Amino acid sequence: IVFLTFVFIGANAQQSLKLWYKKPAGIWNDALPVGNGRLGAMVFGKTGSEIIQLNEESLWAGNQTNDNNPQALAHIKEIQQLLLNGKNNEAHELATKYLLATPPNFRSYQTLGNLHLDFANTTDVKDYQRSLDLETAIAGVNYNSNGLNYKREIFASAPDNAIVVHITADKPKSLNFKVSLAREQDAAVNAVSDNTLLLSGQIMDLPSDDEGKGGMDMKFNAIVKVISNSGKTEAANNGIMITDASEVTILITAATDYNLNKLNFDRAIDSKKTCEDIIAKASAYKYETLVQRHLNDYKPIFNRVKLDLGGDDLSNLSTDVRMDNVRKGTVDKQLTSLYFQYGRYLLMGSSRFPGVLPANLQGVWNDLYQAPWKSDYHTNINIQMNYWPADVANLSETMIPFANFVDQNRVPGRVAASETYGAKGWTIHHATDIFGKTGIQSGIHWGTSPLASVWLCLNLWDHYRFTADMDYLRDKAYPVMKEAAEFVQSFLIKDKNGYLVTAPSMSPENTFILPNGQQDQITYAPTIDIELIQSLYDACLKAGKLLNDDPEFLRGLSQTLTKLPPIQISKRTGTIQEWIEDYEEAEPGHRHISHLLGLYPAEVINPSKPELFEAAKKTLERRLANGGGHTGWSRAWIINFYARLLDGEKAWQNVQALLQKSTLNNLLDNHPPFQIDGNFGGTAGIAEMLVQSQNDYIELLPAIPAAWSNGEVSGLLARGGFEIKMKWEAGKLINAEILSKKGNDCKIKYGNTTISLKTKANQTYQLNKKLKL
Ligand SMILES: C[C@@H]1O[C@@H](O)[C@@H](O)[C@H](O)[C@@H]1O
Repeated sequence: IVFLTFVFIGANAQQSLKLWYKKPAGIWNDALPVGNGRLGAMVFGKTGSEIIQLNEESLWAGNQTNDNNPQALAHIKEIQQLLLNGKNNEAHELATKYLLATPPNFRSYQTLGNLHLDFANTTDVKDYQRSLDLETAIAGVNYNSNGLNYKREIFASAPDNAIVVHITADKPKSLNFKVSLAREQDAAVNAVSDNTLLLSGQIMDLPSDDEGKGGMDMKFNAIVKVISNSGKTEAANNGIMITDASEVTILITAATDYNLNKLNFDRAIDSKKTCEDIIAKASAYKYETLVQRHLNDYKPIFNRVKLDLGGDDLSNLSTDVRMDNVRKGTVDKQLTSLYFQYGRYLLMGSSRFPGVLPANLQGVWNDLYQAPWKSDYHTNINIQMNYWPADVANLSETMIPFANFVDQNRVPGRVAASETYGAKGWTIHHATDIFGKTGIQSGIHWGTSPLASVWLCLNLWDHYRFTADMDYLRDKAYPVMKEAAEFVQSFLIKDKNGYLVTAPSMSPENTFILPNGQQDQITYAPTIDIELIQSLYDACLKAGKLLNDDPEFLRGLSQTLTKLPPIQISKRTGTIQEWIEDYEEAEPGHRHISHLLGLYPAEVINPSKPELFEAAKKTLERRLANGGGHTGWSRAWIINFYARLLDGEKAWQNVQALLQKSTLNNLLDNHPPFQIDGNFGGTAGIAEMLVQSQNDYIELLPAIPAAWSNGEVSGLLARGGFEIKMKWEAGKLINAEILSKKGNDCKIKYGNTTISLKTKANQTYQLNKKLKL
């Protein structure tokens, strides 16, 4: 074995990682996102009247309310009994009365507002281009107007916690424009000096609103500071007028009085001061330094992973033209690797320090006051999918806001467990906000997913498996996982066959047809719950053993595992049975494919169980034959399923379908409307085709299609603390190296060859000889 250092020599010259367009964005869905994990901005790239729409991750309407139905405990047993006796509709009716959250809806994540840059007399525009370069995370707008070349650069700086806009023209003293900030509700903007705008606001809790206490909710502020080394800046009508400037830098930041540790707003926090401190620090740097600090922060993280899938360099075509071609059937492999890297870029932009909150349904980007699904945290697939690429795509630090958020939600989750089910531990249902909502929200037919907490724990466990970070496991993940298992242990009831089952529950948002023709969603022991419990308990047993924890408790988990209903194969269709009974499906092409959670992201369905593995294939074929995969996230999930089924051709078909049918021209995922989980699920799916490590071996190139004949990838992570680098030609691996970060032993599989490796920490191992490449 020879020791090596990592060098990535792309088969082709380094491919362009730039999105670009020849026209400004006409609508928000065409604008380009920048984000620093806390602040987000969507750049329209308009010439005369530029719009930069702004977000701050914690700017939410609503407040902290115990939304658990106070009548639940008195009625839960009756509802459970009705379900065990097949009286689903009756149970549903009672559940609507006694289990549905009170209030049943919470409010929305909101836009901060829009920054406007108004350049008078912008006529005769030519040579226009707007772009987003993923290598630098800088958006650009360039054009010529009236013979002058204008250049704008926009980025979200994490180190300086601000959005930075820089404007120049190629003739000194020729910049004349107005800067203004606008928000439609709950705020006022004032020019507090000749170069500074202050937005001050507080969300009104309207009595008519669901959480109507009529109080005053989240306080928030934003500051816009205009810095120009020439010309004049002057306050004018609550805006700033810039005249005769050669170069202008605009710093924008925002803050609220939200405190994650309280899952609530905290009046001890002075959001205006927060903004002032940030702006004071950032304005001490000249623009070039701000850029350098940003690049020094961003590049080392982004550059950890390089992917080259071969294919022609079509970057001379604008991204919207390439997307149109792909929709018409063109194969554009470089666009696929651009899409992969874009997912990484978006996760960095919506889930890392200085942010404290995880990426929501739209990451951090939202231009509305009432967003679709409130741009919230749906916990019955969506937020979990957001974090599927985090570790495999070498962005482990993006998991921190997720882990902290889940940890904090244990507090209200314990209340939900005891007040709704009389159970220990913690739980949460299918959707929450930033104020700790844990009740069954939106409707019994949407929200009756009492094991959403368990699913969240699978992401926490996987983060440990990738990083092999024992401190994180001991202090962060295991306590949360253990308490979720404690909930399950005290929530399970016995059914007529003596099995331990969850009730009430559902296969997320899907409807079955009862033998009497009635339809319903709620039932007991849907297959997803069995797979979730098997996965969590397996994780707790492994973690508990590693941490030498509580053998009594662990024994209880092992016993329960023997009493769960089996995962069944439908006698009607040969597919994995979605429910405890072999019910007909009301919607065979349903977007949720929850009964395959055991295939991905979990691995209780795997090649060592050939019957279930085959049934999983049939399940997907049946879903797709009936129009399945019709939302961006659902299609993204299917890519991961086919990667786990080791079917590279089908996985690739679905990658292309994701781009063709569910991706906007700015490469954001389209549910429709814009929903970011598909971006993250798609990125994770492409990685899953290249390397897998969920079983007790690392598999190289498990599911690549013939179309990816030549390629190269470096920086993908594998469980056990490993980093992989590979090169392949004519579909065959020709070079493979592994960096051991933690010095763990591992098994590596390529094709029919499996090798074992004893490693030392921080050593890289060349595998070509051992794998007989
Ligand atoms: C945010 C929403 O989450 C679940 O309810 C999904 O079923 C929907 O398709 C949507 O993605």
